[in-house]
Amino acid sequence: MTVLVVTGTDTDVGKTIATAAIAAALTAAGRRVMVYKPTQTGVSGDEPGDVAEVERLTGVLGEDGVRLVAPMAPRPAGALESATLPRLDEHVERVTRLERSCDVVLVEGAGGLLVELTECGETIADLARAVQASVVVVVRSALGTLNHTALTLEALQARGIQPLGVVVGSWPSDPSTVEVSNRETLKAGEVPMLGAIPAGAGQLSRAAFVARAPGWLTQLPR
Ligand SMILES: Nc1ncnc2c1ncn2[C@@H]1O[C@H](COP(=O)(O)OP(=O)(O)OP(=O)(O)O)[C@@H](O)[C@H]1O
Ligand SMILES: C[C@H](N)[C@H](N)CCCCCC(=O)O
Ligand SMILES: [Mg+2]
Repeated sequence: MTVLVVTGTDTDVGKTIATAAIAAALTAAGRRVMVYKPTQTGVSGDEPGDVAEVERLTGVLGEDGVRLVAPMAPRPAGALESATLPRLDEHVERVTRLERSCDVVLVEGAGGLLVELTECGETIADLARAVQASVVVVVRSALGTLNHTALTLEALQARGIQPLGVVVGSWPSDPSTVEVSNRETLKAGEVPMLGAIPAGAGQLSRAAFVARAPGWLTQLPR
């Protein structure tokens, strides 16, 4: 496995924190990791985006494909500032270049699986297929996640992608009965449950984050 795409059931599900946890766990296992964010929206100037957040938490470096100001999906955000989004083959080229200088490239999409990343409407699923990536799906713990998770897994499978596993992006310290049941239900599903990131993990110091992250991801392939 050299490219791992981190997608999710929605925006704000904890993909970035999960990406950081995966980066830390792989680094702890001796792998050299880099991160790529094909389309980073909601940033102006050199404002930190998700790649900077992963670096802050783990020290793992990476790069953005394109940075856009509006905090919205890449195509409308690009249209607002008359920017041309990178083509799919340009993303493939960048991932391939990063792959040459490390062991694993983590690629974090924008929002959920079917958000369009290019002018032609290709998605992170198309990029995953193009670079033969493994795909991790980050999900919420709360009510509604069973449907969102099933839709995302079905959409992956319909595109010929067998997901590597599911990660709960933010697991509360005091989970409700519904959340405990959701986690059990997801665990019993056909796609492996790779782990859960404790709520508040994003506020940890880098030292604490990298020390704890390997313990959150019990089944991550090394
Ligand atoms: N385990 C966690 N611990 C602390 N904060 C978290 C955790 N998971 C998510 N958050 C917070 O929730 C918000 C959304 O998380 P995150 O930025 O990782 O979402 P995302 O899925 O990457 O969204 P996007 O589509 O914008 O990339 C952030 O403010 C983040 O700090
Ligand atoms: C700005 C935000 N945080 C994300 N980076 C972009 C999320 C796009 C979601 C689009 C959608 O599904 O409607
Ligand atoms: Mg993110």
